Amino acid sequence: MDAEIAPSSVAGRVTAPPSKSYTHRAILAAGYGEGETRVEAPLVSADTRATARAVRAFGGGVDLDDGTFVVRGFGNPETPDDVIDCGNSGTTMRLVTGTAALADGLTVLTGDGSLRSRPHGPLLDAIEDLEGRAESTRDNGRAPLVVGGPVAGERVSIPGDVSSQFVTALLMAGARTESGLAVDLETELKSAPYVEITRELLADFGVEAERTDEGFAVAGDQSYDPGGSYRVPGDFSSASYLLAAGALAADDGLGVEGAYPTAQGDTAIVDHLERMGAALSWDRDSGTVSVERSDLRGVEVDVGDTPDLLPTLATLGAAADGETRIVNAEHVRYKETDRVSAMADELEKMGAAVTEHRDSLTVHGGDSTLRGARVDGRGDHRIVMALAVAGLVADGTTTIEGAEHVDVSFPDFFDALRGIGVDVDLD
Ligand SMILES: O=C(O)C1=C[C@@H](OP(=O)(O)O)[C@@H](O)[C@H](O)C1
Ligand SMILES: C=C(OP(=O)(O)O)C(=O)O
Repeated sequence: MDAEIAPSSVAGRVTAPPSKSYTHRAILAAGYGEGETRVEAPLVSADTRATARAVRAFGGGVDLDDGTFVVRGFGNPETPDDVIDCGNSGTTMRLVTGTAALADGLTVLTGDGSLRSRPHGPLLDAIEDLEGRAESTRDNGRAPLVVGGPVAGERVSIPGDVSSQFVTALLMAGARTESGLAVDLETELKSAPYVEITRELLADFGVEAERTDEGFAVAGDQSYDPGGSYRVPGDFSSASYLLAAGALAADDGLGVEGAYPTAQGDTAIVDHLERMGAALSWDRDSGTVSVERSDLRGVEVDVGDTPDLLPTLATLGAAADGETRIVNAEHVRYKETDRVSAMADELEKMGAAVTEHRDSLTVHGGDSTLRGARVDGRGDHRIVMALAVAGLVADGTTTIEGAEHVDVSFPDFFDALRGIGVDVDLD
């Protein structure tokens, strides 16, 4: 599907969708439980449905009841009857690999072409170090994966610079081992706030995981029990597109709701926009960020903790005056697509001047006025959404190919844009 975006101004109020990261974790945590849990206000999207499929495959139940996921826990995972298809979702594949390492038999995990190109090697090595079985069928650290357990052992070490999801997987599964698990980091942890999201959610499910001098640790034999229900907060990564749209095109202001403080690192978008010169205020009690169109200037932003903000920041940089340097970004290349190179190439098609390095992206804004073009969403929801925001301030119409991929994290994205006044044509 193509999305055609005409230059538009935005106004009014819009609600950020529920958090993808919390929804995945809540469905799986409820799966690790014994009884029934209502996961309220969840994100219902292609990726979170993949985690629901996995919970069913391990012997649990997941039903959607009037916008609530009702999850029946599997407790200890059964060996699945069939292959688990994780679709496009890295979070599902990594977190569920941890679950498979608790089962007696073998689990086979696969996904779409993008997911089968992403790295899982360090997690597979960790499971083998713990006496589980974890193999890549092609012996290249990529899916399809074959994983079995039960794992044994109390301590494992893992590099931190590929994906924080490996640590999340080990902590969530580690709480269900007999001995518990210490996860030592061999290198600095990228995307670290996502492990804080994990710890925050685990605490709500009555499971304790702690930071240690070497990394993290979780005691064994813990029960997952949120007391019947868990409510998912709003998603700041998704909110970043709406806030960027407001900073670029809300002449009379835009209110983005559902933005409550949580452990999400991507709340940093509020600070980045302020540093770029956006007129913005965040009422944390009502969960509303108000933003209005402002003349933006380029800044340097470190995305070591917040890889998912790179596409949004690249678009903002292209519309800002001066240079925006997005640094500490190598891990952003291991996502649904190589987002450093994707944003460089696609923004260049729109007339921006962009310099790409292995670990950073520099966008030279100002003189290079964006112009409408046909651009490729690269089968990646965040590239599609960031380019749609660029289209608001481009000269002429921007056509984004593969617009349907917003289904991964923000299925109502184009309806949300229409609701705030954007001229969108989908076909
Ligand atoms: O744990 C999570 O929910 C996520 C962790 C991050 O990935 P990495 O830890 O692989 O950087 C992030 O990019 C992804 O969108 C969601
Ligand atoms: C990288 C992402 O998710 P995942 O790793 O779950 O595919 C994302 O949503 O940007």
